[in-house]
Amino acid sequence: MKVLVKAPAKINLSLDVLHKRPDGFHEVEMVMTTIDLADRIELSEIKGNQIMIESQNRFVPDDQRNLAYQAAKLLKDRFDVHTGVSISIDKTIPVAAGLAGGSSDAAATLRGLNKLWGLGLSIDQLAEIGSEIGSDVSFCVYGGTALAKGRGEKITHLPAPPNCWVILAKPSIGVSTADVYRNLNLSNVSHPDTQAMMDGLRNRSYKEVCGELGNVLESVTLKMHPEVAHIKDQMVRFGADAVLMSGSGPTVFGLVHHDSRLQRIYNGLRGFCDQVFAVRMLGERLPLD
Ligand SMILES: C[C@@](CO)(OP(=O)(O)O)[C@H](O)COP(=O)(O)OP(=O)(O)OC[C@H]1O[C@@H](n2ccc(N)nc2=O)[C@H](O)[C@@H]1O
Ligand SMILES: Nc1ncnc2c1ncn2[C@@H]1O[C@H](COP(=O)(O)OP(=O)(O)O)[C@@H](O)[C@H]1O
Repeated sequence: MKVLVKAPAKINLSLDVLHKRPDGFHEVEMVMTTIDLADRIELSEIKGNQIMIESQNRFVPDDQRNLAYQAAKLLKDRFDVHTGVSISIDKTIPVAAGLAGGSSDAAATLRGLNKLWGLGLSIDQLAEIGSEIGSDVSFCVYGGTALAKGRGEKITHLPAPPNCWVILAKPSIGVSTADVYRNLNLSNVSHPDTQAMMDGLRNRSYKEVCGELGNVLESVTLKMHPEVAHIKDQMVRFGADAVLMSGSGPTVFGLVHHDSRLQRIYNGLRGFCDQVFAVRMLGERLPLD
């Protein structure tokens, strides 16, 4: 038997860090939403008891370092599953980009194996298991739009953002999330207004959402990689309504309301950046089938 699952990327509309915790993680408040840029995961039963990973992307690990592998291993051990599985990852989401590609692959694997192995777990149970794999995995299990607190695993669902385009530009550098958090100096950042962003979503106000974009990690990554600032400037110059770096970066996203501007911004960015995408926000939570 085979199960196909979509693993969509996320962007952080706002990302605040409150303090560093004794366990080394940071206490965060993030407003996140899933976008229509997705990896495709195929889960197939195989003979034996192994977990096999394959992907056409050379940056994706094919062993226990892969977050999808870790998701399968966790379910297998916890629920005493004795069948083998092959996990084939058709990668579209850029790797180490601040778009939670690995976390979303893990989340999709949890959802898909729940079906393939007939485990009957609820979405909340899957999200809780996901939090053991990584801070962003719980959110990715649900998808949609949410406030994420704690180290990212405490999820409150929010209304979908107003309809608009999201333009993404990923410079050809990878960023380590751990490095960015390590270089964050909290005495020297301007914090986004998380409440105002949530109000903007509840009011369905595109203007308010644009006005409240903010990410405390942005200045850290900008210092390490000045080309990210250049992409931000160019996106604004080409006509995006609002621009921000997603997560720990280096991907920059711009919000665009008018279709007519989209092509101009896309073409302008393609002039100097290899990976550019124009997508919609998915907004609503993912169905559990
Ligand atoms: C920054 C964010 C924003 O959505 O995403 P990305 O940029 O990675 O997509 C997340 O907070 C990243 O989530 P995720 O990538 O799942 O992080 P994890 O694997 O759990 O942790 C990687 C490392 O980041 C640091 N970390 C992560 C989360 C957190 N709340 N505090 C931290 O200090 C820790 O050093 C940890 O060892
Ligand atoms: N399924 C996966 N897809 C991509 N990267 C993965 C995956 N599993 C593990 N990784 C590792 O996780 C690191 C971070 O990747 P990713 O999740 O794409 O970035 P980010 O945390 O910035 O959103 C990569 O450098 C890669 O080595």
